[in-house]
Amino acid sequence: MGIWILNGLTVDANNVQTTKHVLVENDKIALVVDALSGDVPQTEGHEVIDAAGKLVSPGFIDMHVHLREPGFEHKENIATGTRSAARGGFTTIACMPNTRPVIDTVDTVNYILDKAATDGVVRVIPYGTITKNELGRELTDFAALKEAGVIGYTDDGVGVQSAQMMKDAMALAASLGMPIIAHCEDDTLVVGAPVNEGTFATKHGLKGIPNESEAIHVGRDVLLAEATGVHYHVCHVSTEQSVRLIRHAKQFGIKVTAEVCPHHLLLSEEDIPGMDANWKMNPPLRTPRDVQAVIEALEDGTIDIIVTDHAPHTEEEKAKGMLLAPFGILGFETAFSLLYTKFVLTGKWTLGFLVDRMTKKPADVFGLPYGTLEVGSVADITIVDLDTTKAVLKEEIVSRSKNTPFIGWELRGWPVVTIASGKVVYS
Ligand SMILES: NC(=O)N[C@@H](CC(=O)O)C(=O)O
Ligand SMILES: [Zn+2]
Repeated sequence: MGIWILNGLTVDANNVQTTKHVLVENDKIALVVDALSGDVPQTEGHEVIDAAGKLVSPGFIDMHVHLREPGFEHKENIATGTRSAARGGFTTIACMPNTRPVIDTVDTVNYILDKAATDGVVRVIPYGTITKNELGRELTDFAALKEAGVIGYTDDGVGVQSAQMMKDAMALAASLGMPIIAHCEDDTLVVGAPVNEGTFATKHGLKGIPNESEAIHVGRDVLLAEATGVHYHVCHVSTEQSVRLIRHAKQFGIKVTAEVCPHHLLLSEEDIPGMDANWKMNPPLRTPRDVQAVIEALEDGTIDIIVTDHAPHTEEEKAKGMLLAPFGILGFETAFSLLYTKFVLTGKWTLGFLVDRMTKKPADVFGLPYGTLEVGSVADITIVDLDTTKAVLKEEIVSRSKNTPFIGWELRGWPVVTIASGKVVYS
């Protein structure tokens, strides 16, 4: 028995919209029929989902997430994190290695993959670290980690401080045909500041994280990427200066790609209501000028893809306040509706653009065979109700943590059915 998804709205990157019937059989997309053709599918013996008026999209892909397992299961685990992802319409997620232990050995990669197979409801692809224990001192065994199934190398959570270490990592990754994914942060410019160096920090007498602490690494690394020929991917771009450097590097044919998070597209330091750690994340919320720069960068292709940086932390941890709480906010369950409401419904972006940056484009950047509704591809499908306006409610959050600044926001564009590898994993 398969699943017929009838009369759904499909959209491509050029925003061409068509109404289609999609048949899922086993874990594959078996048939796609143009509804205008008048061919009425034989649905007998199949489950039927009426998607009339709803968006039928390839399952969303999120290349930057923190699932916290192993080691920080009080914040999230693979069971809760993948269910939270499914609620947000994500069917493929790439998990960051800043767990405990960090993902720096084949054993830990295997642990994640085994756990994902038993506890997870969507596809989990791990990153391995660049350096052992993310300490920046010694490279991990890149070849063995690749063999075990990592999609790239990153010390996300911290920057790789040594240029020589980064260059060695890039050269090794390039020789294996693998990407380096960089959390860009120079520790000599940031000493534990909780927010951006700007108006909020000044008003509250706080130290601030300057834009240069991110951009200096971007500048350094695009030069190293040029020298080594590696595919270099920049995490959570937040500053105008980083955008400038990435744009320039792309003009010179350097193999650089980049990602941006919904919160950096939507919020600036001026929106932070007070000393509430649900507004604390790394990189921090910057100035309206930076927000404008990352929006333009996504629009002109300088920034390639949208990721959430889903970073769960418990309420107790966040209650420690702006100074002491850990950095990070949730991402999965509000990403699409936030961007649909604030960019598509306002006429700034087409629906096709938003969907492309959350599906096909991330698949292309990382060479994954997902993000498409083509016949024969894996049946990862997200059905989205584009009409219902609903508030973000804390009680409805599926993640084990609740740390998001978006509680109470009235949004439209809610995933209502998520199908991963042919199975309904959220409805
Ligand atoms: N982004 C964050 O604020 N926090 C992330 C680390 C990271 O992605 O850099 C985390 O692990 O909590
Ligand atoms: Zn990071």
